[in-house]
Amino acid sequence: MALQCGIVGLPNVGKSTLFNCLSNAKAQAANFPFCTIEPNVGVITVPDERLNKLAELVKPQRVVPNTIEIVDIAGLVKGASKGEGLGNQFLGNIRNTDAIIHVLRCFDDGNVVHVDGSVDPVRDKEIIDTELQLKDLDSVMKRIQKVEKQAKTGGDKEAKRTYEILTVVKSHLESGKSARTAPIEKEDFAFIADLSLLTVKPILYVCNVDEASVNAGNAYVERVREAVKDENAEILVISAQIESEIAQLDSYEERQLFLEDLGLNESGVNKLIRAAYQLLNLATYFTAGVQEVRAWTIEKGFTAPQAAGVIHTDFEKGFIRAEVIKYDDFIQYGSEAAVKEAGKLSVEGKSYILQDGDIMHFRFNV
Ligand SMILES: Nc1ncnc2c1ncn2[C@@H]1O[C@H](COP(=O)(O)OP(=O)(O)OP(=O)(O)O)[C@@H](O)[C@H]1O
Ligand SMILES: [Mg+2]
Repeated sequence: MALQCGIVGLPNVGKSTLFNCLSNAKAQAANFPFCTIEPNVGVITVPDERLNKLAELVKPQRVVPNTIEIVDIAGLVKGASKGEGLGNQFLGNIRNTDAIIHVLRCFDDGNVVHVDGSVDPVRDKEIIDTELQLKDLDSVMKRIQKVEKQAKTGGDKEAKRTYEILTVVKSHLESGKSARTAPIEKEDFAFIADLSLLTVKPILYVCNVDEASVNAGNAYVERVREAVKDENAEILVISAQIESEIAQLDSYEERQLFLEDLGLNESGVNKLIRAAYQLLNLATYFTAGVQEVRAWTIEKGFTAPQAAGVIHTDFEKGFIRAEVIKYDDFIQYGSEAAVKEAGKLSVEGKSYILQDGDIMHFRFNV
């Protein structure tokens, strides 16, 4: 299950710079707009302190962390929804992603070109939002045309409901808002899921700042905060420039020292990866054997057989039961055997819903 986060924003705001820090890749990042055309895809590991702690106890041959995919997408400009600046292609790249990281330029630097001539992250955000919303409006109108007749004539309840929901989403988009905040019930989004609307995708904002602003932020960041306060979206303050300097340091110790000097306890990249993982609505469970201690990615709310299916479809089909150890218990008792001894291992059936951090052992037959 390789879920994807797309990095989106205007040209030349630092998307590829950030992508390279995230993925250790060498995508071209340079001081001119439209440096990126083809999307860069990187597989990145999700840092998880729990995995390291488990590995210390079990001492396995191999430790395998979770991964997600990050896609560095070309910069969008005004008119993208009408095809401007290869807009259709770039919007198509966004459509394939599961969540959006929207990078906003919040640094002054006369040497770095801004496509609109001045630094104004709120205006920039609105430019991108508008293009995505216009594209979505297109999709919604087309769908409305398709279902309208059916909804208004026959007794097709589903078509009626879909039509109602589409109408609400349409006027929401027309008022300059994104579909994710449309005033419909959570379960109503299922009726429009197959449209893969761009503005339904969960979003987080990265304010790309200069070195002096990594801790306290700056006036640009404050304006972004104010502008998105009703969106219930996370804002991360990161300096892509500093992150790339950190990424060039060889050892863990050097990187820690550099971070300490800046008054940070963690790199922006780490924070961003964790936030992206949250954004995708994912949870983690572990398997802990002497061969391999491993983190597995599931969607929140997965049942035990569904979670087993992530390892192998046979595990799901032939699922018998699951043995579950809570992470804290494993750490407290130090081994599976000791956990068992203490009576803290529970045996669960098909309806068990996994909790983030569960350590699982599946019993199945094929
Ligand atoms: N926080 C920052 N402070 C100063 N300069 C920065 C910062 N972040 C990025 N830059 C510089 O901005 C320029 C553009 O960066 P980058 O190529 O990553 O942008 P992009 O968003 O990927 O652009 P495009 O849409 O053209 O692909 C680079 O010269 C980079 O070094
Ligand atoms: Mg780029």
